[in-house]
Amino acid sequence: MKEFKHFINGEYVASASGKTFENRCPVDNSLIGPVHEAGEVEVDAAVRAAKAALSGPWSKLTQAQRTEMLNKVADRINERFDEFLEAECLDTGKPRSIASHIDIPRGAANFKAFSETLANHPTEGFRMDTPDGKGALNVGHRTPKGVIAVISPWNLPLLLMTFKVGPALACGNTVVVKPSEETPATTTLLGEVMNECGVPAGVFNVVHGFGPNSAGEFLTTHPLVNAITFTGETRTGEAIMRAASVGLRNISMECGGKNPGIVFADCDIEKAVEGTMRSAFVNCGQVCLGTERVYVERPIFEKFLSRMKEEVAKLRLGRPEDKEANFGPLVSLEHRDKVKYYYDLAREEGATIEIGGGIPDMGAELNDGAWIEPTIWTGLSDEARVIREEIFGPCCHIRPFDTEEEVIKLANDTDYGLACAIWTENSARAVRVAEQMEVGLAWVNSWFLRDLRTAFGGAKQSGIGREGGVHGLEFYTELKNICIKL
Ligand SMILES: NC(=O)c1ccc[n+]([C@@H]2O[C@H](COP(=O)([O-])OP(=O)(O)OC[C@H]3O[C@@H](n4cnc5c(N)ncnc54)[C@H](O)[C@@H]3O)[C@@H](O)[C@H]2O)c1
Ligand SMILES: O=C/C=C/C=C(\O)C(=O)O
Repeated sequence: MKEFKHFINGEYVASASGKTFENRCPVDNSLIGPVHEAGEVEVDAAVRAAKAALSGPWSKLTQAQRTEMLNKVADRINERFDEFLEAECLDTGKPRSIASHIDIPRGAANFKAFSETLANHPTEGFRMDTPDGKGALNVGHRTPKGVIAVISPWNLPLLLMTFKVGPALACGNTVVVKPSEETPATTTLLGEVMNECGVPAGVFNVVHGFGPNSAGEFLTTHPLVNAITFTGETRTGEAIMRAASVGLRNISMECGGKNPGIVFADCDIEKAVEGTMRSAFVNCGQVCLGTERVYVERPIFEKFLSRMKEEVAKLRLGRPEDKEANFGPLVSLEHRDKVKYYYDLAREEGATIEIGGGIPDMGAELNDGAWIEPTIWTGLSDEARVIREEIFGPCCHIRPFDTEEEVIKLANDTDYGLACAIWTENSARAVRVAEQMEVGLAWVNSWFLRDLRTAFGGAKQSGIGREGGVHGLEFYTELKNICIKL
């Protein structure tokens, strides 16, 4: 049986209290092993280790040396690919075919991309005139922000955690990570990799536990934490902002979504079906960028809906190691209760259930797992809660529209503003619509196509700030202006 300890100052440590909680696999609810729950003592030790490491050997490395070290981390993740894959699939239940294409490769890439971005980023400089005619030079100088708290969710555990740890370390900070209580494994394993690659003790720390009155709260309220980067639900983001307000600490927030897909009649319908299928159902619908509201131009509505139903019927539910399976369980029984609640609510709110809508019979071996049917609804009102609230499950509502103006209004009629996907072969229309969408990420004829040099983040209640590429620099560094009188 596995056991998940904290990783503090380069060593795996148990909780002084002896308190643990269970990590279970959502495929069949089997026990993976106990996870140590951090109390204030462990969180304090981790933050102090991170603080001390800021002035240790880590701070003496040149940027090139840091880059080399982080490239090694990426290479080592790839060398230990199968272990990361196994750990991620046990924690989440997701098919290996998905984790081996998305989660683990991106976990490695996140360490390479940001070092390279940083290495190629110019420094700001302004020459100014002065009354004595001699002038002055202003030069921007960036220093690490300090100790960064990283609070991450369970849906793409390694990918989303390293999307923050990569740039944080590339900028010379130290981190304390609090992974989701549902998915402690890959973050814990990363500690070993850090040691193997010579990352100094205290630079990367991990504490396990829950949010309120547990590791999450203890970490975000710790006065020695200089900034907090968070991915998770909008309501959790609000609690973390309140914690960060004490001491005026900076935050970066990547939160929930209720993302629209917009399918115009002039699209390549097979491309649109393939992309919408992925955006609604990959990772069992547990992707913040996923499409839960699909708007289809009326002339192709029936055809699109029937093609989607055909494709949903072909999804293969199964264990991670099943090579034919492309659809796993939800992350936990608790999350399944939430998604099932919305499935029942959809019925009450008058939805037509086009396909799915329930809990599948997976047979005796798997019936204790967190399985749920992929589901398509039609016929809901635009005011239905199922249309307005983030479900984070494998489901979408498909609704016809008649005009471009109408669909822009419908798509934007939400508190969220993370992403959208627009399907049309008319590029002028694509750009016109994309420019009017109130989102941080607009995809045209694609979805979740990621260039790590680009800005990533959400509008409205989907987040605050942008990470990715040079944008992370604003958050992960302190920019000082040095004014030199000539
Ligand atoms: N915008 C994005 O990039 C993005 C990416 C992935 C997931 N998400 C969002 O994440 C959500 C699903 O993930 P989740 O259920 O793990 O989110 P969550 O908000 O429940 O938990 C996220 C993390 O916050 C911690 N936490 C909870 N309460 C806390 C508190 N009071 N103080 C400090 N930490 C606390 C949790 O333990 C966990 O580690 C969805 O809403 C999804 O849209 C957003
Ligand atoms: O579930 C949300 C997915 C987020 C993806 C990223 O943060 C990324 O691709 O960098």
